[in-house]
Parts: sequence; structure tokens; C-alpha cells
Amino acid sequence: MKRIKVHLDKRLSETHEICIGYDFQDRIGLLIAKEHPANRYVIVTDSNVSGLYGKTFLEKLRELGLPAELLEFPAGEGSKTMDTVLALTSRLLERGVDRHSLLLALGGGVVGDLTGFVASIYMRSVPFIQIPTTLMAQVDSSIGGKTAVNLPQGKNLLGTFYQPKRIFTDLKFLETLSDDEYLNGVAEIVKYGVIDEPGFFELLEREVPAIRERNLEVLKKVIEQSCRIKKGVVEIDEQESGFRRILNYGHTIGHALEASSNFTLAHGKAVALGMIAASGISVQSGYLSLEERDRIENMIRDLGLPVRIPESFPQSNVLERLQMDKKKEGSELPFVLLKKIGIPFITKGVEKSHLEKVLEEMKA
Ligand SMILES: NC(=O)c1ccc[n+]([C@@H]2O[C@H](COP(=O)([O-])OP(=O)(O)OC[C@H]3O[C@@H](n4cnc5c(N)ncnc54)[C@H](O)[C@@H]3O)[C@@H](O)[C@H]2O)c1
Ligand SMILES: O=C(O)C(=O)C[C@@H](O)[C@H](O)[C@H](O)COP(=O)(O)O
Ligand SMILES: [Zn+2]
Repeated sequence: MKRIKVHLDKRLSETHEICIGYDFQDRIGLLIAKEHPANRYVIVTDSNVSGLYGKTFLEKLRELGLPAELLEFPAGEGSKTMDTVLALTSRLLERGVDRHSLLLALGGGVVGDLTGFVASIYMRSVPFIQIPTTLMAQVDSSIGGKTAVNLPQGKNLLGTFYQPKRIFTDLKFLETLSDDEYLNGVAEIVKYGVIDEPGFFELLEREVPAIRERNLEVLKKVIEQSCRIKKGVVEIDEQESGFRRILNYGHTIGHALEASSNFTLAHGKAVALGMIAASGISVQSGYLSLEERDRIENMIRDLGLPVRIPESFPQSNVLERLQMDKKKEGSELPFVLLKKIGIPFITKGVEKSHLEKVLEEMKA
């Protein structure tokens, strides 16, 4: 197990660590018992992860003498709502959970975002730990302290910045993850390749077959590097006053697609499409070469992610959803564009005609 430190501004939150390795689930309970004393431990998980890992993890904590319990909610993005927040908080109250208790988010990004949000507001905050079980959560959502729920109008419209006390990332969890859910996490890894050093993008290009085969040695390298890239960005700009926005590459259109599908299009797939769209706008605006745009699209296609927007997403609907983006500044909608692979930048807004042309070209 490796330990990667996340150093944050002391005024806002404490430094914590990502413990990353393969097959150390037994040690997670032990480390929690030794290093995170609490009067109650509440595992928060979803209905799929509960059966796969939640109940055995609960037993392990109890075997260590910890007063532990488990709360679950229905799996899926549809649960990332205020209704689930209210249901979870009333169950926490019924069970006497207080500020000396610890929440354990065991699951994918939905579990992590929801549990983090609840932890940040319940009794004006209780501590929580992230135990990510999807690739998406291991490389992205467990790191950085963004918590959120969706509103019918748009993605992640309610949320907080609230850091976990620790992150336990065990790659063994990924062995039960479906190929489809695995691919959603791969999309965010491509994002790091595009916004960070070109060497990482080139490594991903070389390793496309190994990534598709879920080769463990390659995954170890790629997941660790992704965690290092994300934590590096968050350390510079924890609360997204500027630089952290580069992590939103592909997300402006991605979020609009998710909302216009009523959150049935998965986040990773939406981001894959959004990255191609943002690269296309970068070409239209004269910043990025067509050759580099094509390298991005080819990699996304070769990895098995979508590259065309299905007919069920009319352009007018997507444009309407973009107006609900929380990053909007007056009438301008900032975008993360590219000068090159590895050189992202933030624009105040983009030409509507460029946006429309790119969305038209991406139609299936
Ligand atoms: N906070 C952030 O910085 C951040 C970053 C990226 C994504 N997100 C959010 O994360 C969410 C998407 O996360 P996700 O892709 O993990 O989706 P998810 O949490 O819905 O998990 C996907 C599916 O995999 C199942 N699952 C989880 N772990 C499993 C395992 N080990 N084996 C088998 N099945 C398993 C879940 O039950 C679910 O059905 C979105 O809401 C997105 O907005 C947040
Ligand atoms: O951590 C960040 O910052 C990100 O933007 C990571 C994204 O992958 C993630 O999807 C995030 O939830 C998007 O946040 P939002 O503020 O654009 O809703
Ligand atoms: Zn994302």
C-alpha cells in the first residue's frame, strides 16, 4: 500500500492521505480502528455495493469491536438528490449519530458525492472517509472534496467543498465492476492525459489495448498517476477559484448532456462526448490543430467510449441545459479549451456558432 499526501490550505482543512494498493481490504478496518476513533461508524453505500462489500465490511468493523452500522440507498445517479439526503439524514438521527461519529463512503462517485454532502451539512459537519469502489471514484470523485447532488434543472447544482479525512483506494474492488462502468472511469483518465503532461497522453495511447483488457500492472500505474495529477491540481486551488477549472475539461457539454437525458446518460460517457466537443470548439476557435483533436477522438473511440451524440439529444435541448451551468458568468459560459494536448486554458465564453457547428458535426 502506497501513501500519497494531499496537502491543503491549513485554514480550510487538514492534510490527508490517499492509501492506494491492491487487496488490502482487511487492513482498511484496522487502520480505521487505530487511527480514526469515533463513537459510531456508519458505512454509507448503495444497493449494489452493499451486497458485494458493504455487509462483509460491516462484519469486519464489528469483529474489531467497533460500533458500526450500515445505511444503503438505491444504486444509480437517480439517487443523487435532496430526497436521498433527507432520507439518509433522518436515518442518521434515528440511530443517534452525532459529531463524534464517522461516516464511511463505500462505493462509486454517487455514494462519495452524496455521503460527502451529508457529512458536510449534518449537524454542521461530521468527519467522513472515502472508500472508492469504481474506477471513476478511485481516479477522480474521491479526491478533492467536491460534494454534490443534482437538481432536475442541472447537474451538481447543490453542493459543498468538504474534504475526507482519508481515502482508501483498493484496486481489488474493480474486479467486480462491469466493463461499462469501468469505461466511465477511463473517460476521466483520458481527461488527465489531455490536460496534464503530453507524456501521460502518449502512455495512454500506447496502452489502449492493456487498458481495455484491464491489465493490472498498467492500471496500477495509470490510476496512481491520475490520483497524483488530480491531487496536484486540488492542492493549488482547492475551492476552484481558477486553476482547478481545468478538471472541468469536457464537463460543460458533458453535464448538459447528462441533464438533458434526465441523468440516464452516465457521467463518464457524457464527459467523453464533452471532451470531443471541447476539442472541436478549440479547433473552430483557431487554438488546437485538427491533428491533435483527431488524436483525442481516436483514443476515446479506441477505448470503447462513445464519440457521437445520439439522436435522442436534440441540440436545442443541450443548448438550453448549458444555460443552467453553475459556472455561467452573466451571459457568458466559461469553457476549458486546448491549445495543445497538455495545454488547457479557460475561456470566458465561446462563439455560439462554433458550439452549434461542433454539436451538429457530432450527431450520430
Ligand atoms: N466529486 C467529484 O469530484 C466527482 C468527480 C467525478 C465524478 N463525480 C460524480 O460521480 C458520479 C459517477 O460515479 P460512478 O461512475 O462511480 O457511478 P456510480 O457511483 O453510480 O457507480 C456506478 C455503478 O457501479 C456500481 N458499483 C460500484 N462499485 C462497484 C464494484 N466494485 N463492483 C460492481 N459494481 C459496483 C454501483 O452500484 C453503480 O451501479 C457522478 O454523479 C459524477 O458527477 C464526482
Ligand atoms: O474535481 C473537480 O474539480 C472536477 O471538476 C472533477 C470532475 O470530474 C467532476 O465531475 C466534478 O464533480 C465536476 O464538478 P462541477 O463543479 O463541474 O459540478
Ligand atoms: Zn467528472
